[in-house]
Amino acid sequence: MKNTVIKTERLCKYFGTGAQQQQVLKDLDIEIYQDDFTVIMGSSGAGKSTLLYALSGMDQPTSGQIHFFDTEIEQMDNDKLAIFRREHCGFVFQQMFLLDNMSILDNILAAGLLTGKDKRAIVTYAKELLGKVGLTEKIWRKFPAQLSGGENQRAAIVRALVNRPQVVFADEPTGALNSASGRAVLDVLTEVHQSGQSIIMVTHDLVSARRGNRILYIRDGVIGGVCELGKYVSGDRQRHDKLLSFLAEMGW
Ligand SMILES: Nc1ncnc2c1ncn2[C@@H]1O[C@H](COP(=O)(O)OP(=O)(O)OP(=O)(O)O)[C@@H](O)[C@H]1O
Repeated sequence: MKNTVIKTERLCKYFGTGAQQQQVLKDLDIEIYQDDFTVIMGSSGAGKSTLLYALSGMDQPTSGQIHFFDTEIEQMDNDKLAIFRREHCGFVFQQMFLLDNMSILDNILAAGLLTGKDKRAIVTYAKELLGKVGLTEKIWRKFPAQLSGGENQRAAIVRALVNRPQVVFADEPTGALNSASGRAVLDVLTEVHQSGQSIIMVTHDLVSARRGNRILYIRDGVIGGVCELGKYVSGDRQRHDKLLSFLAEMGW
């Protein structure tokens, strides 16, 4: 039996007020499992990012419950939530910028050292991850303004992973990357998942989606369908075809 990491009950999110009010998440009951690389797909505006933000505690739902392990996160105050997120979660969101006045390496190490884990192990792991996403030593001491958007994005991904968080939330993690860099990032996420961390990723990109083993399709604020793809194996045509026919069925 799969262990549940996050469970929602009647999760709702509204934006706006009065005649402008829009219900984006509609009574969602979702379970996210520990051993899964969960991918959230759906058409533009369907509520994917809103769901990811709610599941991760980055944004408050309007109503409903979110159980994260045994904790109800929608009840937590901001300080407790910040500590909870720091201990358990890694975030790869587009708008999570690196700090301008710190080098790339220091940005990453600062995230790692905040958790009080062993410094030497964090430095070693940070350098290993940097190498894996193709960020070579000559840029480690540079500042974010001296790097390209894609280099900053990869550094932000390393920062999100350096603590070995139990759950990694990613919103279009390869969005600003060319295909080689995107593949390197997906390889790291796959490796992290295979080493036991849960991944929850929103994407429009089929190449990225194929890395997941469970696809949730959101349609107009509800779950339109779920597809179990099984373990990722590079070049597995059957998995690819299964994903394509699922998405076609969903009207993607
Ligand atoms: N902060 C906000 N204030 C008002 N409306 C919002 C806000 N955030 C999202 N929305 C609206 O909620 C709906 C869902 O947005 P969301 O970003 O979750 O969609 P999405 O499925 O991730 O779309 P995309 O694939 O285009 O990124 C959209 O209609 C959007 O305009």
